[in-house]
Amino acid sequence: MPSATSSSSKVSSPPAAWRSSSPPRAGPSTRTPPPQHVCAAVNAQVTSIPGLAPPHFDFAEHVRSRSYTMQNFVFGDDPFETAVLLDEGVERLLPDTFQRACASPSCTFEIGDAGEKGRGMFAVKDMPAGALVLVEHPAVVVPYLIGLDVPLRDVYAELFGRLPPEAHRALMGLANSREDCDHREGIVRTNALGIQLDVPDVAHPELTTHRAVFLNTSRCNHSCGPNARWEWDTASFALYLSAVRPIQQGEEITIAYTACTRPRGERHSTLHAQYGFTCACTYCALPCAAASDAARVALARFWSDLPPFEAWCVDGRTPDEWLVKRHLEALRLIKQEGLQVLDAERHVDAIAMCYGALADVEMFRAWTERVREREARRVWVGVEGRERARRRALVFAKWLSNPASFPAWGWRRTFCVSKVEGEEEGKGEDVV
Ligand SMILES: C[S@@+](CC[C@H](N)C(=O)[O-])C[C@H]1O[C@@H](n2cnc3c(N)ncnc32)[C@H](O)[C@@H]1O
Repeated sequence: MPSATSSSSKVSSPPAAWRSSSPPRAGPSTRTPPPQHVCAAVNAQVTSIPGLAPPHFDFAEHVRSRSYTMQNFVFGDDPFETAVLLDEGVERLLPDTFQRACASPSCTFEIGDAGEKGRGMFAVKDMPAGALVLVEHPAVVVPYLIGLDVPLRDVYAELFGRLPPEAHRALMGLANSREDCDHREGIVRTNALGIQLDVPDVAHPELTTHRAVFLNTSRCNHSCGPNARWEWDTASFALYLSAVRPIQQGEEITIAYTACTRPRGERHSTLHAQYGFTCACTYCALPCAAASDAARVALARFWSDLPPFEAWCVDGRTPDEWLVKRHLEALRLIKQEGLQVLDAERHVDAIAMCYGALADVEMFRAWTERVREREARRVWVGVEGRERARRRALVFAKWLSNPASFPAWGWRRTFCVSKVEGEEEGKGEDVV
């Protein structure tokens, strides 16, 4: 495990300043905002994405006020470099040095032919759920919204040109599904994953979202039931790709480009509009969408429809097994739809809690053991994550050896208000 104190330098060559001005570097008064129809289109796009939009976003003002820096990030003794275009305000708030990323496991994948999807990433060995597939720094990072009035083609040409020749070649070899823009911009738009650079500037939420292109992870195709998930860690400026269910040797490794709990038609519209392809994943190849759509919508609403755990503990009108059955049903739907990428683990946690509240020692131990095994396999991103995992492991060990130390132990037995005889007979039994 690398030490948390080893660090990487942010700049490998002098940064260039890019200002949203014409000519470059002129003062704010000379800046020309893009034409009104462009501003209106960007404003509409931004305000349609809840996580992105500040209350009164105005792209013309954004262009007038932003300045950018272009530089290369290097990572300790790793020869890899990332070419970044960053808003100067964001860049100032990033750490001066990055923590060393976890070592990437060797020989987990290869890039190969994925048929009509083009190239894809394939497992070269069996991997259990939770296994780390890959740790990777991005090749390029750009803000999601670039408020420059110089052509993007010039910006991308300079940014790509900052990479060492081999990385540059690999980047230029990535897929490009966009015919509506310059080739380099097409590569970014086809391959970028949306990352958040955690900048504590609540007045400008639009500034934190960035596009990051990776030489390997960007080869992952989309699936509506993906077998892998990725997490971004700003502290190490790296992406962690891990299995969400067991992956077999030779199986394609897939991620989700869009929310998979929406019905098939909506997923297809989004994928088409944003990425320009029609999904050819195994889930979309199934002839009938209705049952799958219903299952996905039910999973999307599961947690908001569920009464709080504490309410079930005191509610004598629902049978003891009611809440456990709801979670077991959710786990069944998750397996059916291949949606382990949703927080399937939360259901296992919840079932362990239910058995704790029912003071059922055997079942509480069985389900808590499942939680413990899963956590032991899981990849924890960042120093804080690993520390939290260490503390949680201690807590599980305590609960397993002494179930009564579980904080909600026997709550349902202690606090449940018994059903008044004859009142609302059978209520809750038909819920599952
Ligand atoms: C990020 S790239 C993935 C790697 C790419 N297949 C390659 O050859 O490098 C995204 C592109 O892959 C293709 N793709 C990804 N997932 C797909 C899917 N589920 N169905 C069809 N095409 C897909 C589309 O052409 C999409 O624009």
